[in-house]
Amino acid sequence: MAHKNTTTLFQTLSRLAPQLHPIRWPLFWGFLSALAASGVALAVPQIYRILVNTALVPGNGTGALWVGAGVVLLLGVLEAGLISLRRQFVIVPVTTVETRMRTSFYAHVQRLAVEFHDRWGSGQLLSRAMSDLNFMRRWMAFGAIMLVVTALTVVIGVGLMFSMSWELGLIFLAAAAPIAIFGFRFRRSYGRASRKSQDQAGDLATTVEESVHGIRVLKAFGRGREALDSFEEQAQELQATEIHKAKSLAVFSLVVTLLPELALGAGLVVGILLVSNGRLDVGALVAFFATAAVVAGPVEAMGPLLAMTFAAKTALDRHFEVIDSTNTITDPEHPVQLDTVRGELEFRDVHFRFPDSPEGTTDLLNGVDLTLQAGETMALVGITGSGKSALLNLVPRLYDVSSGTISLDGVDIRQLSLNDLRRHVSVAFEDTTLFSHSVRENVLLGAAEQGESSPELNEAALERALEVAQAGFAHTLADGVETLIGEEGLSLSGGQRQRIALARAIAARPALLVLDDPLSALDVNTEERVMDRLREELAGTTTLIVAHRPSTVSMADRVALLQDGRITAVGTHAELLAGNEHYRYVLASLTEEPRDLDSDAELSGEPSDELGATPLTHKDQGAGA
Ligand SMILES: Nc1ncnc2c1ncn2[C@@H]1O[C@H](COP(=O)(O)OP(=O)(O)OP(=O)(O)O)[C@@H](O)[C@H]1O
Repeated sequence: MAHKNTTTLFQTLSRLAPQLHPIRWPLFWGFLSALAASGVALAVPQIYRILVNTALVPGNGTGALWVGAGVVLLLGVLEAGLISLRRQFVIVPVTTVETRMRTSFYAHVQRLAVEFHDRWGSGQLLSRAMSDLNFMRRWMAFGAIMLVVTALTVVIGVGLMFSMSWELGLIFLAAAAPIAIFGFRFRRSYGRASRKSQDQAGDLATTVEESVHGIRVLKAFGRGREALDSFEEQAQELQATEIHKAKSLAVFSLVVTLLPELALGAGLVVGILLVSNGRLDVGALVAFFATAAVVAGPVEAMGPLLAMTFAAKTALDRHFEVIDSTNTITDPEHPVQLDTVRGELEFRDVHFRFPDSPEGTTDLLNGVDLTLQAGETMALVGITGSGKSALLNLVPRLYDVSSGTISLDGVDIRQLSLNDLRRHVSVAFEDTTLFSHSVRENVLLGAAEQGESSPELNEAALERALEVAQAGFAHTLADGVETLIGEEGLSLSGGQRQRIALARAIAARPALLVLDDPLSALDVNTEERVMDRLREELAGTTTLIVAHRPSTVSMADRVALLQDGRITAVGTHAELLAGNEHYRYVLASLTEEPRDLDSDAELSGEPSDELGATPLTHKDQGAGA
């Protein structure tokens, strides 16, 4: 995912200020320690100067020599202590900032609408949450401080060199001009390359994530070789970018190392001439070169430190691209509170198109009018691709209508807080995501929102939900409802997964249940039992269910037919069957065959064959499911 970012280095880095404000003092002390360490390093040559000028004078004893050597040793120990102190000061504060930024990044990503997640690869988000912030921490703890300290060391060091001999100082400074010009060009090319490599690393992470999720499909279709080839290609592109980065850094480092060395060579010749002319004392010459040796380290470090800073800018740009993404689905300013929800749901002139739909195409939902009475079970039927799932997604506001209104008990759902709305509406999708938790935790995921914290209430909610969803098989798993399922746990069959997801929706005790063909993997008998129990237990719950099988449709109180973006007929199954040709056509195209017959064995207490099966995991779309 390539983004064009036009902010300057300063603009981007200054956005860190609010994060750094609370840790400004530890950072300041860290900076001061590093600066003091550099100061100490620069002081050592001055001792040399005194030592040379006193110890070499005939007649002076060796006392001054020993004192000087002792002072140099002490300064060495002090410098090491100060360097370690810098780390002590900054490590905890910067890791705290990193954790805080990562947590707010995660929270923001959680809040962002499904529409955002449709556009962003998971690897891009993963790399921004992990490696970019990790890089930021290293830059804050080391790069930023050392860049300033290094620059100051160079300035002070060059000043000292000038104070010892302006002629030699000028020679050294002459080398700085090409470095500055080269540094400017390096900044631009390296900045571009580091952006490219960080984006490519994100894309690579997406590829790994997708192939791990889709490993069964890849294996089943024998596409492992192709997947590897395409991964290799992406990895090689990243490698090429990294090589380009390393090469441009190497050239820059060569220039910043070579030019000062050349200047030192020239300075040596001029310095000896100056000493022989009596315009410079030997001590000053020794001190000049010792200072130049101290300054050479920071000058050489400038390249990697600048590179680190540009890469940190890129990391921050990438971070803020996500943080700056606005949430299109938000709470109203003054939410309406529904104390008791009857569950009457009304769609009025609802239009909807996906945000990324091409211009000029007609709306997917093109004026939907539909009313569900409180407590009613309504089946939604239409040909494949007619927009049934899209319509369902509008109810918990996973997407917002493009125009028109959806109201719950007469209140526009956009007037309700998202929390309230999603508490009243539970969703179960055909493609179910179970989390790497126990059955209990997966089922009670929605119940937690209801504030059911007492263990007894939770236990009752769990048992009821499992029973209604005909998911009693959970008790026969190795550790019963404590068995770990989901991506890192036991793999369940498609039908088992669907029933756990349905139990999750039921446990939330919603006023409105939105089911997107969640029984497709069940055999007809189990489906009938689930529907019967749903009717009994959730008598007061309004249910909107997308059905792909005539058996499901026939169990609904009424059926709505979605055709060309509108509801063209509403009635009982029998009424529509008798009087609507399109309905008969749609029904004829629906399959009566269950896709996963795994329930009868469970009912007889036999372990299911599919228990060991390893179905694909799917990307869930959100609330409640
Ligand atoms: N995130 C999306 N962005 C853009 N278009 C989408 C998106 N999701 C679905 N679509 C398109 O919208 C149309 C309706 O999809 P939807 O899933 O609502 O149909 P459906 O009636 O539920 O189909 P099915 O019965 O096959 O499940 C399809 O053409 C689909 O390609």
